[in-house]
Amino acid sequence: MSIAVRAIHKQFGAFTALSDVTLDFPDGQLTALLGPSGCGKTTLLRIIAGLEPPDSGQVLLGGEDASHADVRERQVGFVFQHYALFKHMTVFDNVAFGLRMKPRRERLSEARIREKVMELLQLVQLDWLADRRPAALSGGQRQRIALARALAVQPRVLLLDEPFGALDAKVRKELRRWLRRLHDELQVTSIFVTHDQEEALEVADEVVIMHKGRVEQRGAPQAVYDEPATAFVCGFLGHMNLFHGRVQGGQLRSGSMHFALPAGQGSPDASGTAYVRPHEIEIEPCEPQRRPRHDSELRVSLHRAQALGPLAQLELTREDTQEIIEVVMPSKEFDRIRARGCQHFIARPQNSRVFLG
Ligand SMILES: Nc1ncnc2c1ncn2[C@@H]1O[C@H](COP(=O)(O)OP(=O)(O)OP(=O)(O)O)[C@@H](O)[C@H]1O
Repeated sequence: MSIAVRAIHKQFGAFTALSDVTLDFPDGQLTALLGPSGCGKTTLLRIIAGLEPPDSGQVLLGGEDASHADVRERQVGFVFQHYALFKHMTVFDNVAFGLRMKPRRERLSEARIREKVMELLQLVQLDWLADRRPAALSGGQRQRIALARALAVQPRVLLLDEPFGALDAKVRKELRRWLRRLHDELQVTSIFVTHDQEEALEVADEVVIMHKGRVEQRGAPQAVYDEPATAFVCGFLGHMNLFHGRVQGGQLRSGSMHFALPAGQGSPDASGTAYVRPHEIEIEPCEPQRRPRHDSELRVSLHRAQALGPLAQLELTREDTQEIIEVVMPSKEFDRIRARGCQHFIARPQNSRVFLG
């Protein structure tokens, strides 16, 4: 079922948590809400769920106005970061809980509940833990049980608030792949809150990037990564080298470097920043005396290098401003440079995104 929010506004006292948020979450898609702490992700999720009323705006579920429907009527499933399973109940009873709490006329027979719970436990691949209590599960297993419990009542939509936030990096990575596969199988419209950009880009069909209660950009992960619409998105997604400068002669000038401006922009003397990803800078060893031939080149010297598996990370000092830039290259390529004892390089950004102001 599709979810949509229209012109949502939410104020906590004098603080604006959400400002004019309008979004569509298409049927069957997994969307990540991504943004720094405090940007309003959880508040938006709670408003969609019906746990928090907006000050103004609408929530549409399956195209129908659900703004005044209560939590039960909305039929959403939740999984939160610290979702406490009932400690005194077995895994089986935890998953069965929602089914057993249904009004008598909607409730399934105990035999049918048993069948359904076992199906769900198989789906999250933990049927062998049915008789354990939550204390005897790992963090990752608990989150999978929490998901099975949320799915038990056949939610029309699934809302996940940092479901893997408290887990260590390795388990987190396994669980996000697992969640992607599970979603492909079930195709329940799902919204996933995270502040981890890698997680959002890897798992989601679409990402929505939020900042200070507003939507900065939305789109497919690759599209948002390749074409960030704002300086905030650019700086937020992946590591970037920043070249601060001013507009001069129709270009952004940063130290001895020039960057082309975006089409149609560039009032004289405006300030701006060129963003360049570490793997988008090419370096070539050079003699200590050689000057750059073009103003799209920069002289740098090696400050520090670290090879981690297939990639080497280099910190290089700009000789014009003494600032550090970071370059990532294949370790094999770096080994050749190291073998020659090179300390000075010409650096050429291959791709840059310039934002003014
Ligand atoms: N009940 C409340 N009363 C007052 N302020 C609140 C309340 N709930 C949230 N806020 C504030 O609204 C802002 C947005 O909170 P929200 O939990 O939506 O952020 P978030 O993006 O989910 O952050 P995080 O990633 O840290 O969970 C925060 O500054 C928070 O302090």
